[in-house]
Amino acid sequence: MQRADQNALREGISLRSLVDEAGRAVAAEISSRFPNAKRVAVLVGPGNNGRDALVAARYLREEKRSADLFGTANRHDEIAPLQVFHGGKYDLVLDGLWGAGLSRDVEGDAEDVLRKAEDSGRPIVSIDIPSGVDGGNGQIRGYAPKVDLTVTFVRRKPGHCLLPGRDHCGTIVVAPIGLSETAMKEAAEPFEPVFANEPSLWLHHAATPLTAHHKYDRGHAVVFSGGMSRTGAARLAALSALRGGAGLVTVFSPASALLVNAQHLTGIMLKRCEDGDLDVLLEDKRLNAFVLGPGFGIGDRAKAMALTVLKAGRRLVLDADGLTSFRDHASRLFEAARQCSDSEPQLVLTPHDGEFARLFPDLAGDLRLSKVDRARHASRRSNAIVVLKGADTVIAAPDGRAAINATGTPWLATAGTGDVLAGLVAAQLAQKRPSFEAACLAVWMHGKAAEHFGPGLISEDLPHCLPAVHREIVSLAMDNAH
Ligand SMILES: NC(=O)C1=CN([C@@H]2O[C@H](COP(=O)(O)OP(=O)(O)OC[C@H]3O[C@@H](n4cnc5c(N)ncnc54)[C@H](O)[C@@H]3O)[C@@H](O)[C@H]2O)[C@@H](O)CC1
Ligand SMILES: Nc1ncnc2c1ncn2[C@@H]1O[C@H](COP(=O)(O)OP(=O)(O)O)[C@@H](O)[C@H]1O
Ligand SMILES: [K+]
Repeated sequence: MQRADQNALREGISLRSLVDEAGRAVAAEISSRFPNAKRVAVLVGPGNNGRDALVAARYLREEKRSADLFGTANRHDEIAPLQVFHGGKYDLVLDGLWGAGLSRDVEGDAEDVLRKAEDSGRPIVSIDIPSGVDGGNGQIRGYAPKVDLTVTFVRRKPGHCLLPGRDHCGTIVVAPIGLSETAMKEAAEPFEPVFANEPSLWLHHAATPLTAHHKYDRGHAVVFSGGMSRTGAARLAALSALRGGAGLVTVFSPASALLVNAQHLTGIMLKRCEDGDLDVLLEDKRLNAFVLGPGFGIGDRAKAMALTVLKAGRRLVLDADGLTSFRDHASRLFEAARQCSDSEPQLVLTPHDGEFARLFPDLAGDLRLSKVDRARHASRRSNAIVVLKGADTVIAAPDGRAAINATGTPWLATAGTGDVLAGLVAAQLAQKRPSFEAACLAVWMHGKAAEHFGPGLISEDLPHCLPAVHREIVSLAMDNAH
């Protein structure tokens, strides 16, 4: 935001006009979404968040609403002390205490007033971000209310997308506030931009197959199966890869598990792959994206196969046991990823927090780092796309790009959904999408599939919901083209 501010000032747009635009945008959102809120309590902080609040109050009054001001600072005769605020008297509370400038914990009178506002049950609208949520990392500093609407400016901050901050924001509206395209672009693209994982990020890479396309044009994904009693995870990933859009999918199975796999596979092919077979199998250059890890088993075999795939220049999704196998040899994996990556990272790591801590114990233990920072550092170090999973999955690329996902439901917290995600990432890689966009698209689709299914989801349900997600993407692409 400071960058946006500087760019704006360089362009001759004054801070005053930015504040005016910001306050006006907030008032406009209140008018359209809460037409019956006639009596508004406005909480005014000491910095520019409070200035935005004063401007919003002015516009609200022009619409014949009352706006009573409460605040910490003595900047205005009309501002009553926070202590006298009584939530029950108002139809709506506007929170303009702190935004991007939050620098310490919210406590004392400010905490009391925010609690009273929440307890009143009246809608709360926050300017920029709910006071108490750290815009940089989504953490709560002291106390923050859960609000109904957050009106922010120029673009979402990490704190709007990462948990727990995301849960405090309610509906988020992004107002452009009159910054030029250039200033906005520069503001939105500093050296290490963070994006919300939205279709605009990858839609141009999510082309649907044309009728003239051959199945091989859509890539051939391979999933490594575990032994006889551990084959289900690989088949889940394989089905998800096929439903995710790969042209062909093959399960590579140890001889001992061929029969079990064969009994359960129809559209998915099956090949024997013992230790000595992989080099020969890799001579088929059409096999272009691999998944290793789900149900595979931890150990040297997983390491050797992963390194062989990377050395052969193929794209690899390393998940679950595949990640854990490199616990004490992470640098070997990272070096192999460095050697095989040209302009595009060939390796995608899909750890949950536990797996992440095995590969990057120092990053996992560094409490100063946000989830975005952790994923970014890990991505740089590993020369891989890192998909750090959870309810606010972060996707990071070695060049510093990072996206935070918001699709999905808590029903995804069930066994096997990670295997489905691994297959879905491989499907996008097989279709030759750039690695970062491929991972972002897969994570988005995975969450959407869960949303389409709704309550009661188990991992087997997810692949069957993917056609509905494909339809949604086609419709987004068509809207975009018009
Ligand atoms: N930079 C920009 O381009 C724009 C910024 N705007 C607004 O400006 C805001 C940022 O303004 P500021 O940088 O002035 O920051 P804030 O208004 O968020 O707060 C800064 C002040 O609060 C104090 N403070 C921080 N945490 C505190 C705490 N827990 N308890 C007590 N005092 C605390 C600080 O010492 C400082 O005096 C944004 O959130 C947004 O609302 C908008 O006006 C539009 C344009
Ligand atoms: N509460 C939640 N909301 C949204 N997504 C979730 C939630 N909990 C888990 N997920 C997603 O579900 C998947 C779980 O993967 P993982 O932990 O590897 O499980 P498993 O190993 O059982 O397959 C990840 O994609 C994760 O982002
Ligand atoms: K605020």
